Amino acid sequence: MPTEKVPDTPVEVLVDVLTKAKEIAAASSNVPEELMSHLQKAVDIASGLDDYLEKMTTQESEPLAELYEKTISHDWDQVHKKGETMFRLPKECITGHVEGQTLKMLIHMSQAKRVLEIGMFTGYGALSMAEGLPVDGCLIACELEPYLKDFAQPIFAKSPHGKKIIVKTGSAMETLKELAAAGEQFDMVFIDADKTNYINYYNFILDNNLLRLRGVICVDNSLFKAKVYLKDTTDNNGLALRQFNQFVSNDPRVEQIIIPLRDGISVIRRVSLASECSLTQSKITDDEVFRGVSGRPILDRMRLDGKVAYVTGAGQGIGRAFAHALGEAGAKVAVVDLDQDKAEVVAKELFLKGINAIPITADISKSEDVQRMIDIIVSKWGAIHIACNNAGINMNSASEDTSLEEWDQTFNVNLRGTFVCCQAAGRVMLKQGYGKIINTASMASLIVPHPQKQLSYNTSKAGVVKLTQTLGTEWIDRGVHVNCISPGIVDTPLIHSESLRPLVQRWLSDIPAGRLAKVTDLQAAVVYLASDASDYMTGHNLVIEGGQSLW
Ligand SMILES: C[S@@+](CC[C@H](N)C(=O)[O-])C[C@H]1O[C@@H](n2cnc3c(N)ncnc32)[C@H](O)[C@@H]1O
Repeated sequence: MPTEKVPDTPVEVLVDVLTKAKEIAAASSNVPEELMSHLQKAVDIASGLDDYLEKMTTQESEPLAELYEKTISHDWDQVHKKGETMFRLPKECITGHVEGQTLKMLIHMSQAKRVLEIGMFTGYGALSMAEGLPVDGCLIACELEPYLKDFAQPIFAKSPHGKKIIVKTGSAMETLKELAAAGEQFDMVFIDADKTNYINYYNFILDNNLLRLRGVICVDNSLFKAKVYLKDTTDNNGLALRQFNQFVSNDPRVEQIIIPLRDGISVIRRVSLASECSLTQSKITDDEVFRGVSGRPILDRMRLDGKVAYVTGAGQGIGRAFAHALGEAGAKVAVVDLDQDKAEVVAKELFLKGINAIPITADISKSEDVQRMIDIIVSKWGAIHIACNNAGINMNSASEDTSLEEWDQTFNVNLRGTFVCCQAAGRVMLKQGYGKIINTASMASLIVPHPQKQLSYNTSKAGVVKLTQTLGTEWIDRGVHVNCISPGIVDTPLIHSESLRPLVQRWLSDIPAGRLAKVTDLQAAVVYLASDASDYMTGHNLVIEGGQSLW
């Protein structure tokens, strides 16, 4: 005989109470039709909610569905009777589909990388959250019962996300102490174990800095079947959660909301240390170093949200990597290239990553093309904050054989083209009173790379550095910063051409880092120079060459 389902959430309690009220009313002969109809409507609204949420919430993955089935069909009474678990574990403990997906969504939204779960049960919540973590993310799950670790592991092993989960068995408080002693910190903590200990877990986490600044604590069952607000509550768990919610609500270290989903999920955010500081009369220096410039911590100051950027030569190689980096940091990006197809493909790549991007075809050696590029960007986005003048060419010849044609071509793109871009973008930026120009120079501006012979290239890139220094000092007092990046030898398809491939071994012996540069090695530099974090830098040549210019 199926056992009657015990109402587990405020809505289920409501459905239960309304159904009983409806039955009583139906049994009575003098209940007005209208009251019956209202009661029926109330039952329909309340009883339909969870089903609807189930249906509309994104389907769970196969391993999660399997874990759910395995948990629900397991004979937990029998397991306990056989002494395999210390406590009788009700299968209703499981987090389940809607809450699991909610946790996964919160992980995505907070961009958490390290998560702590207190109370794992069979691992449904743990695996849901692990699915939301990046590949190098990690979730530590605390669970009292060793039996549950063995229960969950085979299904974790079937999921590509299972390897992110580390299960620590034993008392959660002991695990918390170990983690604190090891200096561990988490972006998100999910508390879902013994209710009477919630307050102890919470205080321990905050007092021992287990939660990162800007971290979030999520708490399950914070409405505890409505017992937290019903006056006649007498059971220990209901009272413990009532006290817990009140404590958190009064705690100046945090902000809290309670989402009335299932049995209630509290989301608790640690507020900035600055407000704690004013409360404690300590010797803390309350300045920009402590609070961050304009309240923005260093990584925030590297964000480029709302900024408009362009990158020339963005159809491949370094320029493409720059375009991605600037976009990932928050900027809108005009992807400029001589080759229309390449510009379009890279703009599409950015768009697929949620970055606003437009392709522009332009030859920077033609001033009318450069002006058209600037006009398109300004008419579309109203400003230019970041100008990445990256397009360049390289031809090899012994100096005694270098033709004037080669010299002119190289200079027309590398130096004249860069100047034309700087000037056209600079005019917009000077009017705005703000701008970040980043030119791509080269290690060849410092040393003479060998054995290849590339006089025009080396000389033009040395010119780019002087152009950068001159503009950087001329325009800085009007808010326009001009810097350049000098990459070493970058591993691009060009390097693997028949003529250059034999030189790679030779170059490697000249590079202390022991390898060629990857385009991704240059991305942080362009973001830094484009951001407010580099505001005191101008006319600088940022050399990124694995130490090659020092040998
Ligand atoms: C509500 S269930 C957790 C459900 C789980 N979060 C999920 O996603 O399905 C509570 C779990 O906490 C564990 N637990 C209770 N007290 C604990 C303690 N002091 N330390 C560690 N785990 C504990 C129980 O064994 C149980 O598995």
